[in-house]
Amino acid sequence: MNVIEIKNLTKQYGRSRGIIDVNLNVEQGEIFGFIGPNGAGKSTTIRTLLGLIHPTSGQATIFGKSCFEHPEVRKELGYLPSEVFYYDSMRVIDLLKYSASFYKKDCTKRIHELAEIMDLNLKKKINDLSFGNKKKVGIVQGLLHEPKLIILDEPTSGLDPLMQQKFFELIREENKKGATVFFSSHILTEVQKLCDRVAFIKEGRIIKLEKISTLQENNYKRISIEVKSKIPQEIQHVDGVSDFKVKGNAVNFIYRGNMNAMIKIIAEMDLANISIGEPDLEEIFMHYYEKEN
Ligand SMILES: Nc1ncnc2c1ncn2[C@@H]1O[C@H](COP(=O)(O)OP(=O)(O)OP(=O)(O)O)[C@@H](O)[C@H]1O
Repeated sequence: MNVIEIKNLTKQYGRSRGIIDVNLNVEQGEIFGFIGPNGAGKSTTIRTLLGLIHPTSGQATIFGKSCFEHPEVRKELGYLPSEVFYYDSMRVIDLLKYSASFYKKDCTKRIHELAEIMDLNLKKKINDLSFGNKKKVGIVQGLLHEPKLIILDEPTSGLDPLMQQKFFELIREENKKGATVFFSSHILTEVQKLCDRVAFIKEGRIIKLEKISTLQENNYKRISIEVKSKIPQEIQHVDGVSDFKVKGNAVNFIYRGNMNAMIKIIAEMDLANISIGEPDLEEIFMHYYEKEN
């Protein structure tokens, strides 16, 4: 079953582009990554999906329902916006209790558990919190009612690495308990760690939608070679070679193709050193983005 369905979704802000013809489905139980550079259209997609802004055309549903027509659907989900704004003079606990009052269950125990995990002082006033601590308030606020769907828009900005780690563990646990997660980010390594599938968005359009495991197993190799004589420049014209960089007697590039063919070419060289490894997702991602240009 699809928890999120987005069909031909377009949002124009006057004359400027928001998103164009976005299509994607998020299946129940998966952690789905939504990746793209600043201004690509991640927040616009999420806000349109949540019914916070009207689409120019197309549809978006959560649990089969449009958030515009069925605002009650929002009670089933936890949303962490990319920027959080609060009434500064409130205490954290009061704000969280107020948020919890929108749901039909007692969330007190979960608020305290989440605050403990995220190392958040519930007694402080929002005013006195740093940017990262305000983000933690947003995280607790988004998760306190144990939602079936968690939508996170750039959730880790402002969190230190230790907190990011704890946050990822928390999201994994929620996912194990059955929550579906939709996670937007411009940081590939975190998407790589957490997500099952990922959609790449660029200039308002989805340019690639793939399983993380496929991206990692797609036979891209990062090859670094050091030779005793001159680097044969013709390698860069071999089919499947990209990101070709020469530095003195060393060269490194990404290769996607028949390994036997490449090894035969390399075997002709007077090697000083060689390494063949997996490129990280960042490199594969850049490859897709460059190809689109
Ligand atoms: N309220 C608005 N009015 C006009 N243009 C907007 C508005 N909100 C977003 N845009 C434009 O829509 C495009 C997509 O923006 P969006 O905020 O969705 O991107 P994003 O991928 O979430 O980026 P970021 O990570 O920087 O928030 C951008 O070109 C942006 O300038």
